[in-house]
Amino acid sequence: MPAPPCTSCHTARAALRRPRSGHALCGACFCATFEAEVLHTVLAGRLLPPGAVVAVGASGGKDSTVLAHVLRELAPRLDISLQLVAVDEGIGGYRDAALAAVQRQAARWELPLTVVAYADLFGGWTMDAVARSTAGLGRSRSCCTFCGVLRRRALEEGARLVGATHIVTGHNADDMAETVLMNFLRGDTGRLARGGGLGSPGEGGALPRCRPLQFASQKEVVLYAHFRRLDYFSEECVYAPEAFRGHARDLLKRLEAARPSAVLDLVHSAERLALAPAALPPRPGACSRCGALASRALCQACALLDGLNRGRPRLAIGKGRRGLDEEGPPGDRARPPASEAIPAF
Ligand SMILES: Nc1ncnc2c1ncn2[C@@H]1O[C@H](COP(=O)(O)OP(=O)(O)OP(=O)(O)O)[C@@H](O)[C@H]1O
Repeated sequence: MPAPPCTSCHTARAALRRPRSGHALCGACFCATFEAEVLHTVLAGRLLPPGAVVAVGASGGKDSTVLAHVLRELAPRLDISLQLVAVDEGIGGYRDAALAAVQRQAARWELPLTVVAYADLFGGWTMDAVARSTAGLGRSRSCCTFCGVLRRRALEEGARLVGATHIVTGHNADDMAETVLMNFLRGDTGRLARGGGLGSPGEGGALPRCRPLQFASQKEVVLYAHFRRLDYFSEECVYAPEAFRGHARDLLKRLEAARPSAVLDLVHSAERLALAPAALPPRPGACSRCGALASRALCQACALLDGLNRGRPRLAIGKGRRGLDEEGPPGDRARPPASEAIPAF
């Protein structure tokens, strides 16, 4: 049976059915709609003001590849300029190949690229060295804890290096919903209080961060990359954890099968969540070493590096176990194969 006509242009044949709305669209109309929706997210949330110098956290993976491509399309309308910033965590056999993808993207799209390396920023520590040092702490899980905290710091440093005024990352709606669900299941009111909204406004001198793909489903991110023929790196990190996040992902998949809007509804719920005053976490202070926001004497990055340098990584993780496990915004985890979402027609 031939594919139905595109419900937008009514001329081309539809190439996909949008997973949530069910609309049948051709590839060109789908991509235009996807870009318009990201534009709406940025404008409605006032995420990137005119004149912003935007550092795109570029991992070479599908999400940041799509984000960089879409923002490049939208840059003239938004009046922003883009810088790709890639973090080399020092993960042999993984990050090198991902960085090669980022280098190809930068060359093809004529975007400036800066690579910052953990080894240079963190006194010689690479993730491979951290992994050796933390072996026995529940390898993959503690690796991802370290990596998430250090990457956040590294991205901030890279963005400052290129004179960026804002940082964007490629977290999508599925990433966000998993995080919200995990925070609920762990009763982590501190993260719930910080986890909604489209990013952080740049407290404590940090650059403002946002996630323009926060309302885009993972399937549609993959579809966009497919129709725009984007070249990205899709292998899983060698330290990808067998983490709690996997349970949240499985649960969400089942919920989504029963109620297709479950992922977005969860993201919106977290955005609008208001905690009772008694449940609000204490206002963070400044890290006594680097001045970054910290809820203890040292911020998470300085505490982890301190533990590593003293040969006692367990201390840094153990002290704040609840606070540091599977840290921060979504990331650092096993992914389903991207091919799952290739068009139906
Ligand atoms: N090594 C890195 N260098 C720069 N930015 C990164 C790096 N790793 C992750 N990021 C940023 O953090 C976002 C979320 O990272 P995560 O590890 O969850 O990967 P992901 O959801 O698979 O995204 P992607 O498909 O872009 O790799 C990425 O989209 C990217 O913007």
